[in-house]
Amino acid sequence: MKHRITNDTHLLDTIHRGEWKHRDSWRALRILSEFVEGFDTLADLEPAVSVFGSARTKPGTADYELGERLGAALAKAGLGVITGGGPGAMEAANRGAREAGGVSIGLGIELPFEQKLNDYIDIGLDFRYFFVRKTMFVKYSQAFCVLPGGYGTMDELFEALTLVQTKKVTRFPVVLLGVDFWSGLIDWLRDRMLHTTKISEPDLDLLLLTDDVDEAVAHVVKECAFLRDVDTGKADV
Ligand SMILES: CC(C)=CCNc1ncnc2c1ncn2[C@@H]1O[C@H](COP(=O)(O)O)[C@@H](O)[C@H]1O
Repeated sequence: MKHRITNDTHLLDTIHRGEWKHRDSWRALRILSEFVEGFDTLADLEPAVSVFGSARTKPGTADYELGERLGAALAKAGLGVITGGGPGAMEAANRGAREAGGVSIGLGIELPFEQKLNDYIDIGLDFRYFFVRKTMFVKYSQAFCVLPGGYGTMDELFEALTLVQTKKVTRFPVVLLGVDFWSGLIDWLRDRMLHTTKISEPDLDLLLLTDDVDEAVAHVVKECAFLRDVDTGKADV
């Protein structure tokens, strides 16, 4: 199958050196405009949670149903649901949120193959650059909920953990949903990373692992309330 060359591909190209000098400075303006569009569209958003998970999760599966329940529970708690706008777990969370009457947001990404935003999105944006889109996920959500997924999901999960660990963002709850799927990773983090002091105990405590959607949402809501108190001067970080 022939794949389209995306803007990210051009930006990250390591071969055609001759083009770097002439094209990349202009590309910077396009990147800037993408930031501006994202900031403009999302600045008025009510508190929201980003939900990540596999693009390959199929409707009707337990993981898809978990995503739908999560999206619905977040919406019922008054939180917007932000996803990558694609299929699978993203669609499930958007669908749950939309059907529960919540605000459903999709931040799509240009990919080498044709793809449109899923059908359950109220506010949709399409990004050309992965890193611009990732800024929006962190900036416009108060927490991350992570459903079973692959490399893309891992990338988003570990970016959030790194930002909290390095105190680039403060107190950003990260919830892993799916005990069976994630427990091998948690064991490895404890037995390898923590045991060999590559991370410390508080780094591991940044994660809540659960199968229980209500527990996940309660955890997120508690943190959002705390952050609101910090914002209004009632609490200190
Ligand atoms: C069927 C297929 C591969 C479609 C790809 N379409 C996608 N559309 C939007 N976001 C995506 C897509 N693939 C990966 N992502 C991003 O990476 C995560 C999923 O990656 P993965 O499937 O776990 O690794 C999502 O949370 C999303 O933000």
